Amino acid sequence: MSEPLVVVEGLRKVYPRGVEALRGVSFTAWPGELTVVRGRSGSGKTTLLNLVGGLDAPSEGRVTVAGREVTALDETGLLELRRDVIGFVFQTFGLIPVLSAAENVGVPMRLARRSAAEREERARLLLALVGLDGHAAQRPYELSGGQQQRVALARALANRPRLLIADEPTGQLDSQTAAQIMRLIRALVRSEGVAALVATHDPAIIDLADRVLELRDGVVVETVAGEPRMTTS
Ligand SMILES: Nc1ncnc2c1ncn2[C@@H]1O[C@H](COP(=O)(O)OP(=O)(O)OP(=O)(O)O)[C@@H](O)[C@H]1O
Repeated sequence: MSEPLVVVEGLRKVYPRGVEALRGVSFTAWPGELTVVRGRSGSGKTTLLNLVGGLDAPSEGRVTVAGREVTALDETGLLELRRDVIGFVFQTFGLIPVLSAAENVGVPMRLARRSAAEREERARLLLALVGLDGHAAQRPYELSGGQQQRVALARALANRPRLLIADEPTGQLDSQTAAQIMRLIRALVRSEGVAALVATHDPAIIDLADRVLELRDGVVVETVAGEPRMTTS
């Protein structure tokens, strides 16, 4: 039996002016599984993802990712965690406009000081993996929204993360493209064995989840399993 990749215990976040965004959240997320965090606007989804990813610090509680206690790391430790262990995908894609698709995918590898040859090779492989063969030289503005999010996904996987964190990754896409991106994320979770934590309020996406955390006013009110996993021999 594998170990959980993410362990969240008693997480509480109070913002300045006293907004209590999380009020004691605990859960685990597992390698090779897609965990969806659902809930209405303002329920605390972004806050939770930011705390798991080490982008912000909680008021109370503990987060462990791949055996590292995120909530105890200093700035250097957090930088290493975000560079080596976690891949991030955002609603607004966050690609660099002056760089080609392949160069965007190469950015995290540059930060990890990989050689140019290795970056090019892996960028080509990752772009093929997300269905963008033949688009390596294009700039973000030459690509559709769905294609840009595929580039962002390839970039998130560049340094072989153990955890993929995606905050409303389909929020700017039409429903058909959104479904394609979510199916791609689930396929990548399976093939790469990463754990994924995806925030959304799109009900169509929730069917694809292995686990669903329902957040309501900063607490988890429901954890339901999605459809059973296919096993292949
Ligand atoms: N930097 C901040 N300072 C103060 N309050 C904040 C801050 N960020 C979020 N909040 C508040 O914390 C609560 C949870 O916000 P959060 O963004 O985590 O919710 P969400 O579920 O991601 O919402 P959405 O679906 O709209 O993105 C809200 O009441 C919000 O107003």
